[in-house]
Amino acid sequence: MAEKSSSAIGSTEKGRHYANRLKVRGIDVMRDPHLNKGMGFTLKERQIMGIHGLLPPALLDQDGQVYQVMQNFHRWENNLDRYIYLMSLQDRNEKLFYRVITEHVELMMPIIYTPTVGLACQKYGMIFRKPRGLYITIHDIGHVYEILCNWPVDEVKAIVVTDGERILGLGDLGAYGMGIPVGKLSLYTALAGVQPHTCLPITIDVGTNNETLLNDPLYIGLKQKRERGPAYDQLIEEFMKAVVRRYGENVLIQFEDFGNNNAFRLLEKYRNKYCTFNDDIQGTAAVAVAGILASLNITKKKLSENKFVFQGAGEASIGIAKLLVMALMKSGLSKEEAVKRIWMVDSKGLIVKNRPAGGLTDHKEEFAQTHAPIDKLEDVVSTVKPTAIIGAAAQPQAFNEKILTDMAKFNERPIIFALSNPTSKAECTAEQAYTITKGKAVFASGSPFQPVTVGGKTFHPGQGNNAYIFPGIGLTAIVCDIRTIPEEIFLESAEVLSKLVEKSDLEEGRVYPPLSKIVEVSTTIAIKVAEYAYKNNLAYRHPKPDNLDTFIRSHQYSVDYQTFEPELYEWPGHKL
Ligand SMILES: NC(=O)C1=CN([C@@H]2O[C@H](COP(=O)(O)OP(=O)(O)OC[C@H]3O[C@@H](n4cnc5c(N)ncnc54)[C@H](OP(=O)(O)O)[C@@H]3O)[C@@H](O)[C@H]2O)C=CC1
Ligand SMILES: CC(=O)C(=O)O
Ligand SMILES: [Mg+2]
Repeated sequence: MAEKSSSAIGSTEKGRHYANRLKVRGIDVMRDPHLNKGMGFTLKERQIMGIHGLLPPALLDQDGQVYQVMQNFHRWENNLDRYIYLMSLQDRNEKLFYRVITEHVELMMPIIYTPTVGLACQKYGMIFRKPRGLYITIHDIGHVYEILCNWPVDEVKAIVVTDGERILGLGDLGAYGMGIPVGKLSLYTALAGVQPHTCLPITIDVGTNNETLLNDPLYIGLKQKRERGPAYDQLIEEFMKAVVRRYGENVLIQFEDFGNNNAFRLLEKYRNKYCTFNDDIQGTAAVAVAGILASLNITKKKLSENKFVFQGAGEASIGIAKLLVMALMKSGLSKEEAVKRIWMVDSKGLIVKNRPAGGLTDHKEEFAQTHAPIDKLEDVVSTVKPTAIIGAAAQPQAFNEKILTDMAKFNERPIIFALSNPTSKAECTAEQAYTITKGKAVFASGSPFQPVTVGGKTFHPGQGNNAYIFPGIGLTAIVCDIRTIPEEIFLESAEVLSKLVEKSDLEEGRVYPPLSKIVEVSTTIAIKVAEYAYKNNLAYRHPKPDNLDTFIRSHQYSVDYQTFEPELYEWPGHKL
C-alpha cells in the first residue's frame, strides 16, 4: 500500500490491517473510519472504489480538512460539545482525527483527556452516540472468550481496562467510566503512534454503588450494586486468560481507574504472569518521580536532601513513594534512610506506626513513621517542614494558604505537585501556588493550568500526568514483545523523561517538557525503554533490531491519508 511520508508521527506504516488487498467498496469505504478520507478521495480513487458521485465534486485535501475541523472546533461554546464533536470525528475519519490531535496537541489534550474526559464520563449516557470498546459484565462469567471473539479485530495489541470504580478523582462512575479507556487509548495512538486498530478499550461492569447512576434513566451499565465477592475475582481471572487465548501472551493489559481495594492486589497477582501494569500506581509514579528529578535542577538540591509529604496514601501516592524509594536507593541511601524521607497523610491523618486510628494496610505500613499521630495536613507540614508536597487524594484545596505560605517559608524553592484530577479536584490552582509563594513554587498539576504571571515573571506549570509515560512504554512493550513489565522500566522512563526537560523549560518553571513536544517525548521514551529492555533481556522480539530508533519509528502510525491504487482491488479471481 503506497503512503505519503510526511507524517507527524512516523512515516513507514504499511497498513498491515488492510494489508494489500481491500474487500470494501462503495459506500462502505466511506462508512469505515479506518479508510474514510471524506472529500480527500481523489477522482481516481472515487472511481476505483465505487464512490464516484457519492461525494461533492470538489477535492478537499487533508490540510483543508484539518482547517475545516478547527473552524468547527472553535465554533463550539463549551468543551463537552468539543469532546462530542471530536468523538464523532474519530468515528467518521480516524486519520483526520489523529492528525488534528497531534497537530494541536496542547489544545486537544484537555478535551479528549483530563479534565473534559471526566465531565464526559459523568454525562456518558447523555452524550452516548455510538458504542466504542467492549463491555464485559459480571453476568458474562463463563463466556468472556466468546465476547472477546465478537470484537471484529484479530490483531489486538493493547487493552486498557477499567471497572469504573475510581474514575479520576470523581469516584465510582460504573460503566460511564468507559470514557477513560477510550481516551487513554487515543493517547496511545496520538502520542506514541500505536496502530489504532490494535487498541481495545474494555469496561468490566460489575455494577456500581453510585446511587445517582442507579437512578439515572440514561445509565448505560448494569443497574445493580457492585459485586464484591469471589465472583469479581473469578471474572477478572477469566478475563485475563481469555485475553491471552484470543490475542496471545504479549498483548498489553493496562489497568486503569480501578478502586484502591482491587488495584494493588490485582497488580500483585498478575504483574509477573502477564504483560500488564497499573497506570495509576506505576505510570503515575514514573511521571511524578520524573518531575521531582527535574525539579532538582531548580532547587539545586540532591534528591537525598529532600523530605516529601504526601496528601493521600492510595494508588498514586503509594506508587510514587515506592518508586521514589528506588530512586533514593539508586542515589546511595539505604531503604531505611529512603523511607524516612517520606511522610504520608491519608483520610485518618499522618501515617505513623501503631496509629490509634488504624487503617494501615501493608502498603501504608511500609511508610509508617515513628512519630506521634497528627490529624491535619497543615500540622504535618509545619512539623515535618518538607521540601516537597505531593497531593493525590482528590481533596480540592487541600493545599491551603497556610500550607503554601509555610512551604515558601521553609524552602527557597518549594516543590508543590497538585496531581489530583480533574481540575476541580486539584489540591490548589497554579495561580494559588505561584501567587501565595510569591513565585517560589516549583509547581506541577495532574490537569492543565494556564501560565501565571507573578512579579513580572510568567510561570508555565507542568502537567504531571501519566500521559507522559504510558504511551511510550506501551508502544515498546508491543513492538519489542515484552512479556512482563518490571518496576525498573518505570524508573528508567522517569529518568529519561526528566532528562528531556531543557534549560529553557526550567527557566519558565516547567519540570516537564511542554505538551507541544509530548509526541516526540513519548517516542524517545519508547526508544530508551526498548534499549533498556534488550539490555536486560526483557524483550522477546529477536533478533534485536540493529537500530532501535528506526525500528520503533517504523512501527508508528501515520496520520497521513493512504493512497488507494487499483491493484488493491485486484487479486486472483477478482478483477475490477
Ligand atoms: N496526575 C496523574 O497522573 C494521576 C492523578 N491521579 C489522581 O490522584 C487522585 C487519587 O487517586 P488514587 O491514589 O488512585 O486514589 P485512591 O482511592 O487509591 O487513594 C486516595 C487516597 O486519598 C486519601 N484521602 C481521602 N480523603 C483524604 C483526606 N481528607 N485527607 C487525606 N487523604 C485523604 C485516601 O485515604 P484512605 O487510604 O484513608 O482512604 C487514599 O489514601 C485522583 O484525583 C486521581 O485522579 C491518579 C493517578 C494519576
Ligand atoms: C491521570 C489518571 O490516570 C488519573 O487521574 O486517574
Ligand atoms: Mg487513571
